[in-house]
Amino acid sequence: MNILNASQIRNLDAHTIQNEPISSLDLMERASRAFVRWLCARFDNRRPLVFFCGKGNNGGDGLAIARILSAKGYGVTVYVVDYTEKSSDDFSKNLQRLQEHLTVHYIKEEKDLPKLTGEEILIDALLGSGLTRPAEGLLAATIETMNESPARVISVDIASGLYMDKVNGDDDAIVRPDYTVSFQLPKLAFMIPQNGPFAGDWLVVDIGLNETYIEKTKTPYFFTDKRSARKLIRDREKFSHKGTFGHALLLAGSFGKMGAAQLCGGACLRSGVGLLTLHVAGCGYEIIQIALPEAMCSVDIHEKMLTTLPDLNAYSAIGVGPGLGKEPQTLQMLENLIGEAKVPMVWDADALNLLSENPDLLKKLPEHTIITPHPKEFERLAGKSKDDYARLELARSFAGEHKLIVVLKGAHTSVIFPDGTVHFNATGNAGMATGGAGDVLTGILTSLLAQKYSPQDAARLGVYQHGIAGDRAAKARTKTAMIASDIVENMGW
Ligand SMILES: NC(=O)C1=CN([C@@H]2O[C@H](COP(=O)(O)OP(=O)(O)OC[C@H]3O[C@@H](n4cnc5c(N)ncnc54)[C@H](OP(=O)(O)O)[C@@H]3O)[C@@H](O)[C@H]2O)[C@@H](O)CC1
Ligand SMILES: Nc1ncnc2c1ncn2[C@@H]1O[C@H](COP(=O)(O)OP(=O)(O)O)[C@@H](O)[C@H]1O
Ligand SMILES: [K+]
Repeated sequence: MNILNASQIRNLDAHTIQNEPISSLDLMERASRAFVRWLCARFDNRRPLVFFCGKGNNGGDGLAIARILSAKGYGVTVYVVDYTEKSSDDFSKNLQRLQEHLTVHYIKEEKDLPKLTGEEILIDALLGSGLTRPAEGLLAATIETMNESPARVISVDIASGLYMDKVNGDDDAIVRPDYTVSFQLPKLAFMIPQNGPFAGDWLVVDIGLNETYIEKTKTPYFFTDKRSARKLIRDREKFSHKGTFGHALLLAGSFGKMGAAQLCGGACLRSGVGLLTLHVAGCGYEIIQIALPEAMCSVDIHEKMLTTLPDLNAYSAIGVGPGLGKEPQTLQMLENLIGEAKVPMVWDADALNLLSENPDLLKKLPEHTIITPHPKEFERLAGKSKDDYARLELARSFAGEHKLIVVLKGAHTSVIFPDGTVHFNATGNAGMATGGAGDVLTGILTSLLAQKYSPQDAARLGVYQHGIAGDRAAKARTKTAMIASDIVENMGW
């Protein structure tokens, strides 16, 4: 799914209005009804709803939503923040419609702000995608009132005060919603880690904007949701055999960190690979043979760490890094690996840390290798960034400069191609912020590469499937209790 910027969304809006055709007022009504459907499915009419509306189209949505919910028997109080003389046409028309049924309150100065009990549900319809500058004065005071209340807050389209596609100032007034119900498309702002508190649990509701226009609009940003992930997956053909699905090699684990090899290997096996060999330090031989009877084991000459490579000719893909340690002999093995590998690879964890310490090696990494840094590992590789938008830009130029597939891990992991395209992932949850979850991902990606998925498809699909397994694990065990091996146990799609 494409992620569009603010001006592209405005054009999309105009295109839909002109070509469907539909009036802008009816489009607002359709958006409002989509919001109402979501709200009614989630909240019954026992709790009072308090609306805070601006005077643009976001405020217009708020007024329309209030009218529809009031007709459905919800208790509705509406405040319009009177911060400007100007108002949009559709705001004015909806104000007129609403006033036929309900008294609207105006906030003209701060003392007009209501006292909230915390029992209400607050609907934030102050500012939407039309934000051009930070919210100040009366708008900022209203935002503060909402944020200070213990009541639940639901933002219409996007939290008021949050830019859709660029960084906010540290002191900007921005609503901190529990939920954002966004129209048609996810917004770039929702993907950015530092915006977590300003997105809340966000979701997208369909308002029938022109799909062909969305598909045709050029953007570097995409969202890998269920529909786009499904397009990547290949069926297992009836007459296939284990040779069809490749032979993966994992170079992982060291003394005290053999669990990383086990998690990585387990995930690789459960992602459809034909055969798996783990190359491990001597101390890992029994552990791996017992823990993963389906895998073969190749044993290093060193008892505690990896120092040498097995013959690489048998393998169709290689994953390296989890639990590796950073000893000089291991670095030597990585240098040899870069010289000898002729198949697609995934580099993770300590393999990346060793690359950061040896930039010459980084330059030699084969094109289209997948690297899977978490933010700290990425900082070691590419340097510091002043904010999370800047880090995304740095990752795009890093992927381009080194011709790598960069999988920048976190919530909404971004998969970045050398051409600068970014695919944000839809799945996963904070229960995955636990040791070993990244090792599981490396196993999945190596398996998909061994099965001859292109590095681009393997990265997008693998990250998606990893998140699905994490979501299932959270359902089974809760986000708090789940551990990385639960992700492996819950794989399969
Ligand atoms: N996209 C879609 O498909 C659909 C969108 N819909 C809805 O429309 C919403 C966008 O509405 P919108 O364009 O009228 O802008 P909105 O956010 O209400 O702001 C209003 C005006 O405020 C101003 N302003 C900006 N920043 C400011 C600030 N800090 N402090 C004070 N003023 C500020 C600025 O005007 P300016 O003063 O810059 O001339 C701006 O134009 C969208 O989020 C969604 O809810 C649906 O109804 C239908 C389908
Ligand atoms: N809050 C979160 N939401 C979704 N996924 C997350 C979150 N935190 C971590 N993850 C995922 O869990 C994995 C953690 O990887 P990593 O930090 O390398 O852990 P480890 O090194 O312990 O294996 C990544 O794939 C990341 O995307
Ligand atoms: K809003």
